[in-house]
Amino acid sequence: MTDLWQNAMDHAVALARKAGSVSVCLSFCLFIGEESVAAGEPCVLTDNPTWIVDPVDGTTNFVHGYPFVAVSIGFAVNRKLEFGVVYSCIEDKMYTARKGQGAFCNGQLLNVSDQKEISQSIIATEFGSNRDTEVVDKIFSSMRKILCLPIHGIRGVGTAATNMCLVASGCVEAYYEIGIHCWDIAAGAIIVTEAGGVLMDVDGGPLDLMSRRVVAANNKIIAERIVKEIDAFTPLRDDASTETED
Ligand SMILES: O=P([O-])([O-])O[C@@H]1[C@@H](O)[C@H](O)[C@@H](O)[C@H](O)[C@@H]1O
Ligand SMILES: [Mg+2]
Repeated sequence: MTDLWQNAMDHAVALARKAGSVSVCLSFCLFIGEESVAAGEPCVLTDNPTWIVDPVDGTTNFVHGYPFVAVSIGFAVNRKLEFGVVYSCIEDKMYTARKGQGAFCNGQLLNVSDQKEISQSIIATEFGSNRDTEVVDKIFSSMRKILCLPIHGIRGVGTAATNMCLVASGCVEAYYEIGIHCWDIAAGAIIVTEAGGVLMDVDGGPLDLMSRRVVAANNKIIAERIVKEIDAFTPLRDDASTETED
């Protein structure tokens, strides 16, 4: 019998390797990756061309055999995303977006939902991995307030990259989370905007890729409505120990 998970892992490894080998060819490119940062490499976004990679987004899902796992590869120049690729391995869905050229899933053009009524919306979010009770209380409090607006429902597939692609696909109106990392959302961010969506911080300001806070929505009306209900907190920034002057 085919080993589904082995196939998924082989895809993830092949994609990550490809990104790595291109990165070696283009030696002027920098690299931010979940594993490289865990190994002590810097996590700093400069104006230089930079790969921002999560080889396995949805690690907990992967470990438990919960069937949503994605490879997430973003590429930024001058701190702006140029393109993003999210491969949802088990679903065999390849999401791609190039700046100014639209977003696609397996070659099909993506468009966000045109819903403007929060009461008719599905919102994606996650419980996250922080088990500090104050943080958990804020997460539950935000969810409770959003659910009781009311909305149609709350969903979350356990990978930030895929949640963002679901916004781009029009399946959910918005996704928000505090505690994600830049490699979880970089590729998804450009996929959302190229599908016609918006990005912002959980306080309504501009998205800061390093702040570990994100709202991705089909439009500003829905995004700003959610922002009003989020009990925001401020995790340690991704670039906290590696901030530079530029
Ligand atoms: O660790 P990992 O599986 O690559 O990434 C995970 C995210 O995609 C997930 O949605 C989020 O809730 C977790 O906090 C974590 O960041
Ligand atoms: Mg991840």
